[in-house]
Amino acid sequence: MAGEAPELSAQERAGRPFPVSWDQFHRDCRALTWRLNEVGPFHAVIAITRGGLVPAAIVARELGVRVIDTVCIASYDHDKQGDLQVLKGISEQAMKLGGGTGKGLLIVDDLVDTGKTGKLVREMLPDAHFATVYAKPKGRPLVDTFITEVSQDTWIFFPWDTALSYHPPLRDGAA
Ligand SMILES: O=P(O)(O)OC[C@H]1O[C@H](OP(=O)(O)OP(=O)(O)O)[C@H](O)[C@@H]1O
Ligand SMILES: Nc1nc2[nH]cnc2c(=O)[nH]1
Ligand SMILES: [Mg+2]
Repeated sequence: MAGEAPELSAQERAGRPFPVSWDQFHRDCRALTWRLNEVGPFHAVIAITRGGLVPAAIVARELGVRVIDTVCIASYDHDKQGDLQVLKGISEQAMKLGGGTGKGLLIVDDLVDTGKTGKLVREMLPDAHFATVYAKPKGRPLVDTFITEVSQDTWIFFPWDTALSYHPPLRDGAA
């Protein structure tokens, strides 16, 4: 409609950048595993792709879990969230390990933001344990275990999405 402000992307709404290095991410995943070790044991890890693949590998290694399955969900096109699409569901084998309800399974994702992705996977596996490395307030109630909460107006930049680049000095107006 004429005169209407253009819709802001999630990243534009999220004023604060929160860049995470590989080192930091690895440390945070290890810290998450310390907490999960108190809750398990788990029969299998279910990674929510794609972001959940990286923490799932680290957590599964630390917990000694060798069965890893994926649930493939697309929702954000870079920083704009659209309708959730389940591109691949949980395998029959993993479903069986969780007794059909997810009991003894560990769902892993990199973060919860609005909670839409987490809610959808929880509906598939209501008795599973859901862990994320980072959580924003809207999604936080959906998560059983997480490490760091960031404000809703933060955008987390993961190391696999970023590269080192020049940053101008603060006095020249850099944020
Ligand atoms: O709580 P929500 O608002 O649903 O957002 C959280 C989801 O968004 C990101 O995934 P994305 O859809 O960007 O896909 P990707 O993991 O393939 O990058 C992130 O990895 C979570 O899965
Ligand atoms: N990289 C990234 N993806 C997201 N998807 C939803 N919220 C975020 C975020 O803060 N960072
Ligand atoms: Mg994701």
